This record gives sequence, structure tokens and C-alpha cells, in this order.
Amino acid sequence: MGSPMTLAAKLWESHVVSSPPGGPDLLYIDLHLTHEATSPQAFDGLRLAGRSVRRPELTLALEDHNVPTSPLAVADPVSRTQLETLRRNCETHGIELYSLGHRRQGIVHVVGPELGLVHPGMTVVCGDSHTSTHGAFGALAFGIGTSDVEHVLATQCLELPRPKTMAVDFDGELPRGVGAKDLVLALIAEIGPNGAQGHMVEYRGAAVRGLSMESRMTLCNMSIEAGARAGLVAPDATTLAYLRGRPYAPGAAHWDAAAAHWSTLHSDPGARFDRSVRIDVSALTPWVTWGTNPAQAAPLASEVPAPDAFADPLERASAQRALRYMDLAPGTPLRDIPIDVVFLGSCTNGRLEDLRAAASVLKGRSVADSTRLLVVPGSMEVRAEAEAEGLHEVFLASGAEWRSPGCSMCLGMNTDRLVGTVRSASTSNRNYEGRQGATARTHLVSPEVAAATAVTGRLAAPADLA
Ligand SMILES: CC(C)[C@H](C(=O)O)[C@@H](O)C(=O)O
Ligand code: SF4
Repeated sequence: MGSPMTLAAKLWESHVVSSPPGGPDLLYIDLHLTHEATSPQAFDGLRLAGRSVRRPELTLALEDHNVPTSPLAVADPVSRTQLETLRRNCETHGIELYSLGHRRQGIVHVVGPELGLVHPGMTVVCGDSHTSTHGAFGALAFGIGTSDVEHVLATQCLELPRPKTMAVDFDGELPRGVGAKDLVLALIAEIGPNGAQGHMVEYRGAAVRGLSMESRMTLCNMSIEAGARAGLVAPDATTLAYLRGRPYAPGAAHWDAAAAHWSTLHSDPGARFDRSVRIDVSALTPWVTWGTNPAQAAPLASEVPAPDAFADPLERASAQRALRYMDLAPGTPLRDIPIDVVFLGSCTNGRLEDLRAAASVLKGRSVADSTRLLVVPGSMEVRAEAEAEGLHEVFLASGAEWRSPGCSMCLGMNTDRLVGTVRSASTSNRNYEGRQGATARTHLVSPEVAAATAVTGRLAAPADLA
């Protein structure tokens, strides 16, 4: 018997096509997802080199970054060019595309999993950093650059330097009202925005085993915000229950064989990781960010920190700059921060579970007069499911806007970008300067905190509501 292996190593080694001495490994890619923002140059490269797409049936294209979420006419010329270019490229190369208006359209990281396209044991790539989301299925999922997208299109393979491995164990049981978003914000605050740099992070422990697939996706999605190369969770009964019956999951004839293989996909006892972190979550509370990177986060029940509280001079300078940009004074209770716009959506928290959580807080309540709440489902499927349950009625009755799917206000690439020095509470994953609009100020929050915040007009948790 060989030595114990980590899950990441098993996945890596089962995809190595060649391993030249001194050079990076060449990996086979099982699934390639693509969108309008990072594919144009890749297709241009193919055209210039006179190459075709090697396995068009292993690529799925989505329109998400540049699409409007209401009304659905693409007025912005840059966005229109992006979308038309993707449509032309997919047509030329025989790649399936779910365009604006298609009943399966949505954010690439929401649609892939809900179609059952991502299976345990696969390699998945996309020209998008949040491809780490798909690691929730026990797949090795990497965000790649545009030149790598071209390489994958041409060869279905990719040269990759092998990342290190890291284990993050979340011990204990998550308290009620505390979820994956709080977990990952607390983790990033603990290890720093580069704390997982160059590593494939495997999330383990009782708290992770207790998470739904949606929540595992939230967790893996934000791995990248700690600098990780990938995030993953070993498949278990939760994974199988999620996949069974989905359009591209193995059918009845292949299910048992697939499940038997998937049951081998875990880190062996005694497997060695390059780095390990343990966090006890049993006393965790809702967390929010106060600064301009996801590590600048704190429990909602605390205060805006004083830069002097940071011993490290770089962290101190970064906190100083962040507070200036965010227009916040040290010592201000985080619950006193007034919020202009609340965004519920994105590939981090735009799935049905997230909408359900927010709706259960909003039911019978109204959005504060001073605040605007935008609800953007992650996909057409999420939108349809939410409507079938009547969630949209809860949102609309509270005074929220109910939109069509897309990346929307997560980033300033479409018509939902924020204008002016607006302050938002956002369920997305990035809060750097200018992310949601040139001078917009972002607080990252969970769906529950987003909903409670919309009601009070200040950062709040459901427990704060009367
Ligand atoms: C536009 C794209 C390249 C980018 C990413 O890679 O993550 C976007 O999705 C983001 O979230 O910033
Ligand atoms: S929702 Fe946001 S984080 Fe996700 S892919 Fe779109 S822009 Fe990137």
C-alpha cells in the first residue's frame, strides 16, 4: 500500500497526462466553464493560430458579468460587444451557451453545480477566480487566466504548477443563525488575505460535514479571498443527495459505480498537509467586514477597530487607509453603521438557500425608507424555484427589487454598479476600493445579516429585530 494521500493529491494525480522533469504537470480537464468577460482574447488566440476547440462538448458558456438584471435589453455598448462576441465564438466552435433570457442562464458558478455538471473527482476550470466554488463537490477546481483558457479550449489540458496542500478544520457545531459566510469571514480574518496563498485548501471537521452543498459552495467560493489556489470538501451523503437526479449527474445505470468511486475521494488517515489550521466554531457569531479586504472583518457585535490596535505596521497602514476610504471612525459600533443599499446575490450567496434565509427574516417586515434592497437570484433556475415557493412575493412585499440573474452589483461591470459614495451591505465576496462602483463602500455580510440590515437601515442581525 502506498503512503496516505490527501484528497487534493488523489485528484491531482488521477489527472496527470504528463509530468516532465522540472516542468509543471500537464493535467486533463474534465469540465471547462466560460463567460463573456474572460473568453474573447482566448478565442482570438485560437483564431490567430488557426486552431479549433478540441472537445467543445466539455465547455459550457454562460452570460453573467455584463448582463442587465432589469430590464433585459443590453443598452451598454461595451456589454453588448462582450455578449455578442461570446455568442459568435460559441456558434463558431459549437459550444453550448446559455444566453440572457435562456431558462438556464445565470452565474457560471451557480449554474454548473445546479445542472449536476460538477462531480466529485473532476477537474474543473474557468477563466474566473471564483471557480474554487466547485471544490465543494470534492472536485479540483481552478480559476485560470485568459491564455490558459485558450490552452484548455485547444487541448482540453492545462499545464499547472502543483500547489501545496492545507487543511482547515472547523470543529464544533455552528450556532443557530451563523452560517458559511460567517465561518469564512472569520477564517480569512484569522489567517489573513494571503493566509492560504498557493495552497489547495481542504475544509474538514464537524461544522463542514453539517453544511449543505449550498453552504459548502459559499465556503469554497471565498477560498480565493484568502489567496488559496483552490478549496475543496470531500464528498459525502450530502453531496450525493444534492447530485442525484440532476440533468448531468450520472443516471441510474451508472449511479452505483459513480458513488462507489466517490466514496474513495477523501484524505487518507495520516495524510500529510503542508499546513493545518483548526478553528472552533461553537461560539461563532455573525461577522461583517469593516475594511477594504475580506480579512478586515469582525463580529457584528464589535466596533470599528483602531488602526493602532494592529501590531503589524503593514496591517496598521492598511487599516488606516481602509477607514479613510470607508469613512469610518474607530470605536463606532458596527451596528451603528447606516447602509444605503443592500445587495443579496452573487456566486457566493445567490442560491435558493440564501434567498430562503433572507426571506424568512423579511417576511412580514419592510425595508427601511433610507435603504434599497436588491435581490438578484444566481440563476434562472434559482429564480424559478424561488418564485414557485413565493419568495419573490415576500421580497416584493417588503419593498425589495426582484431581479433577473447575473453578477449584478457584485462588481461594477454592468448597469447595477453603484454611483457615488454609497455604502452597501453585500452578500458578495470582494470589498476592495471601487469594487461595486468607483467610490462605493462595501460591507460583506451573510444573507441573514443582509436581510436584517435592509429592515433596520443599519448593519444588523436577525436577532436585533424586534
Ligand atoms: C471578471 C472576472 C475575471 C473576475 C474574477 O476572476 O473573479 C470576476 O468574476 C470577479 O469576481 O472579480
Ligand atoms: S458573482 Fe461576482 S464573484 Fe461571482 S463570478 Fe460574478 S463577479 Fe465574480
